[in-house]
Amino acid sequence: MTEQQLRAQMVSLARSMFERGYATGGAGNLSLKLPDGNFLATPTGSSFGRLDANTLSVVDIDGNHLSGDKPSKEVAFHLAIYRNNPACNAIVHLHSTYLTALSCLEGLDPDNAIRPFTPYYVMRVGQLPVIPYLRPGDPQIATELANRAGDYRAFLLANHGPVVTGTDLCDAVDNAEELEETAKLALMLDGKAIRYLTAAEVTALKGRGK
Ligand SMILES: O=C(CO)COP(=O)(O)O
Ligand SMILES: [Zn+2]
Repeated sequence: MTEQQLRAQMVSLARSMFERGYATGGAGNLSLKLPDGNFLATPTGSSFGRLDANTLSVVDIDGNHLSGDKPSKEVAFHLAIYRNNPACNAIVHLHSTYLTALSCLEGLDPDNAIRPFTPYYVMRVGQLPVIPYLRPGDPQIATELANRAGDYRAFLLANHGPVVTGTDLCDAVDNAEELEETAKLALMLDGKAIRYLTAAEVTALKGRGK
């Protein structure tokens, strides 16, 4: 895809998420790798419902602002993931309701906030490590994500929300939506006797694609 097509794709996927309630107000941010090796990101404070293809931010791998509006305050953690996971070409960060609710619970397993009970969660995300609470924009979030980026496709920022990677922006958005619905189901099922997938069932799903 050309840079113009990628800009249009970011605007339309963001609006779609906004219209379906995955993003509200000015929360969340998106980024993707451009054909020239730089990165397109949502501007800080922007609403997913009102992005403008011509004012999206462009930064290089070192975080230098090259063009467009001032980038997201979280662009450093996006870049930390790209540096450490060559398979990642796009990132979605949301404050979506169910994942954010989950991120506020005490006693989450730091290695995996959602024990698998449906196959698509395993196929698209696999495991959801928890990053300890840091204020939005704290540079330490980038350090924490850099340490785990090579091993996981999504992360849950405690008391904040999800960070989800993809091979392109469509894939990252689909992964984020699957993860949000999985969190919704996990909270709906709280206190009920869930039949979790067995270790063998989880293993059989890994590496089978989507
Ligand atoms: O989600 C956000 C902070 O974590 C939104 O910040 P930005 O508006 O700077 O992208
Ligand atoms: Zn945020």
